[in-house]
Amino acid sequence: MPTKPETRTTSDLIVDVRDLSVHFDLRGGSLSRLLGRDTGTVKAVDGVDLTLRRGEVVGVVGESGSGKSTLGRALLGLVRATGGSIEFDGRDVAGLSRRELREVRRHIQMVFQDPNAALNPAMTVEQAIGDALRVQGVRSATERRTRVVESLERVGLSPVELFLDKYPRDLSGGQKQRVVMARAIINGPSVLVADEPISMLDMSVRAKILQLMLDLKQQLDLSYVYITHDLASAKFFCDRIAIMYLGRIVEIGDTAEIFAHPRHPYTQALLKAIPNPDPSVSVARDLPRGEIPDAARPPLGCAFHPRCPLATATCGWESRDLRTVLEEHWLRRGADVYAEESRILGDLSALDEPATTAVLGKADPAAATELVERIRAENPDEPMWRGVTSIDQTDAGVAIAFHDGTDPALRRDGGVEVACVLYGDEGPDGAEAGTGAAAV
Ligand SMILES: Nc1ncnc2c1ncn2[C@@H]1O[C@H](COP(=O)(O)OP(=O)(O)OP(=O)(O)O)[C@@H](O)[C@H]1O
Repeated sequence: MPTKPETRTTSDLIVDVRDLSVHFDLRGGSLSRLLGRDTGTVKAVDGVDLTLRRGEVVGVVGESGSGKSTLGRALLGLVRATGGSIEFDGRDVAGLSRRELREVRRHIQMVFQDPNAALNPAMTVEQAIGDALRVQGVRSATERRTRVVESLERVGLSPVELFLDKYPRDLSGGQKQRVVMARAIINGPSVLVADEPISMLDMSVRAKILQLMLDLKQQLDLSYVYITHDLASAKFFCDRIAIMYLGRIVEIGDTAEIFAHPRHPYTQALLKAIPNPDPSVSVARDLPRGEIPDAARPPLGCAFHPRCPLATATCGWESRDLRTVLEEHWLRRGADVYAEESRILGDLSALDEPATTAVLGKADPAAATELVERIRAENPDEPMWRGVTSIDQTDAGVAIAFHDGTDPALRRDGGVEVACVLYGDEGPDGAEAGTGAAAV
């Protein structure tokens, strides 16, 4: 599958994100208490490279908590980057004053998921859309009305007279999202960042709104960053797709290539999770093992390794994975086995501190060593055991040591870039390293 040309030219690129980080410091704040954390840093976006060319639709896809919205908000300067740069049409967004940022926001607009939250219930359609013009300094009420009418016609809300005086409560979900679109395009932007723009709409109107967005793209020469957890809509809508996991892009490339030949095990799992319209075809819907981990305490090595069916010995296995495996073992074996074995291994809370060694069962090291060996023998295919280098009886208990993990960077593999030890020059194929994520 051929990929699009990789050369960056100034005129070609409209958004150029390099090594972007957005870290939230949780120390002591009320949000951290709300989230049950009292210290630490959430790396919501962590070293992301992304480009958007004129006329292109780039999808940012991942589960809840992967950092998609934070990335989108950073593009508009709605959250502050803690590292890296975001260039919009050659200007670094981070270095702009508030006035300059307002000017940039004329050219780059955001469409949010929930049209109810995006529209003020006390404003009519005309007021809501006209307000975006007022903010940009359009003082003439006549000009505002003319442009609001034009904008409503563009988004298919006609005859416009029926809509101008309506309040959000008078409109359907699809109509509300059309009003949001009308407001987003009224100042003639060149980029729209659309954050789950259809996920709160009825199935019947989702395709229509996506089609509207494609029509607007053609008519108004727009480019989109399309943020979604839904690969199926991304397939329909996007030229390229970036798959995000825990603040990082783990795979990026042309949509057709990603669907035809997904490399990263996470991309493969997301693709398997797309519901199949044919009920006779049964596919695994669930992603393997558990939910996306806490971004304030990411797994060692590759962040996806605890859920990865293909994880190798050096993908980052550690103490917390051991705890998960022990708990899964006890869930399978029941309360009596749990009572007996947890007594031998003692308190597991030391395993919560990420480490490549773990010591358990101080009271009876011999019994603890025998028990860990037995648990391993019962389920030898559990991928975590590949990461264990030794299980030794010591005076302090059974000492379990893991390989040091690898945290793979994005590397080119055929038509995509992928961050996984199975690909690129770190992988068994020995393929050549890529030229940098942003050049996809
Ligand atoms: N202001 C904030 N302070 C602290 N942590 C935050 C803040 N905003 C987001 N986060 C955290 O950053 C991580 C990424 O969140 P983000 O909302 O960007 O993910 P997402 O992929 O867009 O998820 P969703 O689809 O649920 O919106 C999460 O762990 C989230 O809890």
